[in-house]
Amino acid sequence: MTIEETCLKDCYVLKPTIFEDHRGYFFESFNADKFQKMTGLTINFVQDNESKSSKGVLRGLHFQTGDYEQSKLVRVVKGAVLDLCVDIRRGSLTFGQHFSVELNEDNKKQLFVPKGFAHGFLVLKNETIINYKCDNFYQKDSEGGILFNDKDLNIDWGISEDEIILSDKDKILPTLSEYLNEK
Ligand SMILES: Cc1cn([C@H]2C[C@H](O)[C@@H](COP(=O)(O)OP(=O)(O)O[C@H]3O[C@H](C)C(=O)[C@H](O)[C@H]3O)O2)c(=O)[nH]c1=O
Repeated sequence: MTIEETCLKDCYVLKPTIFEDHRGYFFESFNADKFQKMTGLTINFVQDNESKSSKGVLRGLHFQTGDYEQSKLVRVVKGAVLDLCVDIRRGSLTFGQHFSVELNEDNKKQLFVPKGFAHGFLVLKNETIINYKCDNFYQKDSEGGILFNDKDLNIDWGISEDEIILSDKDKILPTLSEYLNEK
């Protein structure tokens, strides 16, 4: 496994070692010991999620708050996404900044999204299946979100907004400043 730091502290891109032979391939999709040795972070994932989406779907930008904040380890099983996270940790030197990376079935890259970040992805290929580990359980009442096209975040999703498919919930999320003012 290799690991790359990003412009955001504690946010990493991981690339597992793939073992290929005449039958196909094998790789460890997560190893707590290797993860801890390479990041210095001790993580205890308690919930795995999976979603399938069509090309053009954007899920996010979501997070959970308080005692239910989640770190996530995100990977694509089939297809491709532009995976993105925004640092919304108050007082962080990179507050409001984002990092994005293409995760796909070929590069098998994974994005580690720390607690205190909003997370979302734009689906680049039809029938994309994404799987991610969370280190805290889903708690509906602790869900939060910010608008994918919040002008202050200056995110370039790479396609025009009228091509993006959102849930009704995500269409009416607040901007980051609106969210912070509500708190
Ligand atoms: C997140 C979650 C949802 N649900 C239920 C609640 C809804 O009835 C249904 C769909 O939920 P939602 O529309 O919030 O799913 P996404 O839009 O994919 O949300 C996720 O998208 C972004 C990218 C994330 O990082 C979060 O993990 C998560 O917010 O699944 C559960 O039962 N457990 C869960 O952990």
